[in-house]
Amino acid sequence: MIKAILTDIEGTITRISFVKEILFPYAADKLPEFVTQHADTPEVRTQLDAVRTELGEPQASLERVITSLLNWIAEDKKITSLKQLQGMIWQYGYQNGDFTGHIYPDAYQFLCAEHDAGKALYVYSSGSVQAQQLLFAHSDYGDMRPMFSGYFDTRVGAKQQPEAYQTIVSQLSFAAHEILFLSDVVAELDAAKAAGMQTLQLWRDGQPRAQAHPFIEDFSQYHAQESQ
Ligand SMILES: CSCCC(=O)C(=O)COP(=O)(O)O
Ligand SMILES: [Mg+2]
Repeated sequence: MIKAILTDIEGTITRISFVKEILFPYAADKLPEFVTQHADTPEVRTQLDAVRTELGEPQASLERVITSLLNWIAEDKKITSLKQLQGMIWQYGYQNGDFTGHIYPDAYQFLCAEHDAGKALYVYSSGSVQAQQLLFAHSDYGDMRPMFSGYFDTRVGAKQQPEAYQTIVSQLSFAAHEILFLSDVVAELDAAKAAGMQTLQLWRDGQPRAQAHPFIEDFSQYHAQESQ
C-alpha cells in the first residue's frame, strides 16, 4: 500500500519548457553579475569553491568559473554547485514577479487529492531544495508548500543512483515499498525501483518510454492504472 509519494519536478509535475526556456535562460543571463557581486559571501563562495573542485582546478579564476557554469547550464548538467547557485538566482526572478512556478493542472489536482487522502508528499529534484521551495511558494496555484512534508536534492546523490533513494528512505519513516516515486526519466525510475520503491512514469513531452515501469500520460489516468 502506498503511504508516501516522492515526486520529480521537471517533466513530471512541471512542463520541461518552463525549466529549459524560462528558468535556465534567466539563470544564464543573471549568473555573471550575481556571482561577481556575491563572490565573497559565504554561501556563494562555498559553491564557487565546489565548482573549482569539480573542475579539478583549485586556483581557477572567477572568469573561468563563470564560463564553466554557463557551459553547464547550456549542457543541462545536474552538478550540485550549479544547481545551488541557480536556486539563489531564481529567488530574484520569483520575487520580482518575472515568472511564476509552472505546475500542470492535472498535477496540481493530483497532489491536492493525495494530500487530502493522507499521503505524505515529498520532492526529489536535481533543482536545489531552495529552487524547489521557490517554485512551490510562487506557483501558478499560489503557495503549495504546506502540501509537502520534505524536499531532497542532489546532495543526497544523483537521481540515477539507487544509493540516493536508499538515503531518502533512511530519512523517512516509511519502508521503501510504501513509497511511490514519480518521474519522466527512465534511469531515475530504474534507480528508485532498485532501491525497493514503487515507480510510475509520467510519459509526457515525448520522453522515452520506460518498459519496466507502469506509465500514465497525465494524472487524470492515475486511478485507472492503479486498478490494473
Ligand atoms: C526545482 S525547479 C528547477 C529544476 C531544475 O533545475 C532541474 O534540473 C530539473 O530537474 P528534475 O530532477 O526536477 O527533473
Ligand atoms: Mg524530470
